[in-house]
Amino acid sequence: MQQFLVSGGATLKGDVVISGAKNAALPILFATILAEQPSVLSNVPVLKDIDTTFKLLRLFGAEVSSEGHQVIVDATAIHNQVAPYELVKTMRASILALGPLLARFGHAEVSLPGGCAIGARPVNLHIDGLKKMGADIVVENGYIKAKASRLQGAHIVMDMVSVTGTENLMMAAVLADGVTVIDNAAREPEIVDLAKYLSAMGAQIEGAGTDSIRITGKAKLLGAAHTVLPDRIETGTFLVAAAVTGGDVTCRNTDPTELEVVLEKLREAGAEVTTGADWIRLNMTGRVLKSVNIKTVPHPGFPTDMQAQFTVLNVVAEGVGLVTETIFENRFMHVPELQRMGADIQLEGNTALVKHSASLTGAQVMATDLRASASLVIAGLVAQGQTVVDRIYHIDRGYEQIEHKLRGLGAQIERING
Ligand SMILES: CC(=O)N[C@H]1[C@@H](OP(=O)(O)OP(=O)(O)OC[C@H]2O[C@@H](n3ccc(=O)[nH]c3=O)[C@H](O)[C@@H]2O)O[C@H](CO)[C@@H](O)[C@@H]1O
Ligand SMILES: C=C(OP(=O)(O)O)C(=O)O
Repeated sequence: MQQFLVSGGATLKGDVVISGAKNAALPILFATILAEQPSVLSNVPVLKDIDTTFKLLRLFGAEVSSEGHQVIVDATAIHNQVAPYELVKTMRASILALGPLLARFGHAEVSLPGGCAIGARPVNLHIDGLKKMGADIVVENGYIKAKASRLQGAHIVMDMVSVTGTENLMMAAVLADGVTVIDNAAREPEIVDLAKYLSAMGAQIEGAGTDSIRITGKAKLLGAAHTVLPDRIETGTFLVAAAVTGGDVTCRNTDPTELEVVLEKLREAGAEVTTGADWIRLNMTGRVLKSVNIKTVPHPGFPTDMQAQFTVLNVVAEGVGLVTETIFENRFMHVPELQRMGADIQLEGNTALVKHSASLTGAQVMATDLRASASLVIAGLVAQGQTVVDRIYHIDRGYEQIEHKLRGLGAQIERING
């Protein structure tokens, strides 16, 4: 199994080019299912989750070709509407096949994803919303089995804010008969990016990016060209790595308006953060890193996908920081691993009290989920000696060539076979 060997002590400096957003590329790739024409997608990150999505699309019968960051999907010949457990278990976002398959073909079977390292993550809101649109859905043998001759527009009020839940219902509604209104919708930039792609396909969508999205269904959609927006979480991860190493890093090909709350927290932590239209520079030279309190909430609040990285920031920073996780019930698996490296963190319920640790020491640690893995790599960059991060397949799900990008900034990190 592959591992990262990280030697601590380097100060990160230089430029890093940010990839397209995993969490936008995934729903957009599944949305290609909706048209009987090819779509051309640019700035698609090269990631394990994207590979898994290609596998699913090909299994359905779509033609998928990719060259670098450009992907062409032609879903004309889809003949199979079953997403099997073997693939779904490796990527929860496979649930995003449900809405588009059902909307275009009138039936779909998608394996239930099951729980994961950060929480139970049920998909009841996806199912309830589709039922509201007239789908007949049963859960049998671990599969969600859905049927509807033609989905009907409906008024859906989501009990909780769900990102992929909102996306699944949007993708179903664009081919439904009549108007669908999704209230208490998620407002993440990735929702807006999906809406842009669907609109380019001919869909009629108003309000994406607000908590009320109105969709007028169409009989047919066309293929379209779309460029995936930059990855705000990858950007934030590099900025935190720059901050904790006292570095000076510029993220290129990114969008500062997508992560305003994260940039504010970094400024509060003592960093000098400057931005341009498509770049963000964080300069920590000669400045003192101070702890910050964070509480994860749906967008536009502080993102849960940046929580683990900020936990490490607080370990390194002067002072005491409170990290409160309100989105997922179990997203602190990085804490015991960080404690093994000498971090002083007390967990009480959904809050971590993080105290400054004079120094972290390298250790063998285990990645448990995507962002936890990123936090362990960041901790390794500041620890004394060597850190071995195990199970890095988690990190490969969502970070494109992270070791190359970090090495380009001066980090000492190698991929090794453990
Ligand atoms: C591929 C993708 O975009 N993944 C992101 C998406 O995950 P994902 O879309 O799975 O996360 P959700 O927004 O759905 O989850 C938010 C909360 O709602 C709960 N819930 C969700 C659906 C449901 O049917 N029932 C229910 O109870 C979840 O368990 C969780 O507690 O948003 C999360 C929250 O910003 C991010 O951490 C993930 O990176
Ligand atoms: C939790 C994440 O992804 P997923 O929803 O695909 O598990 C993430 O991107 O941090």
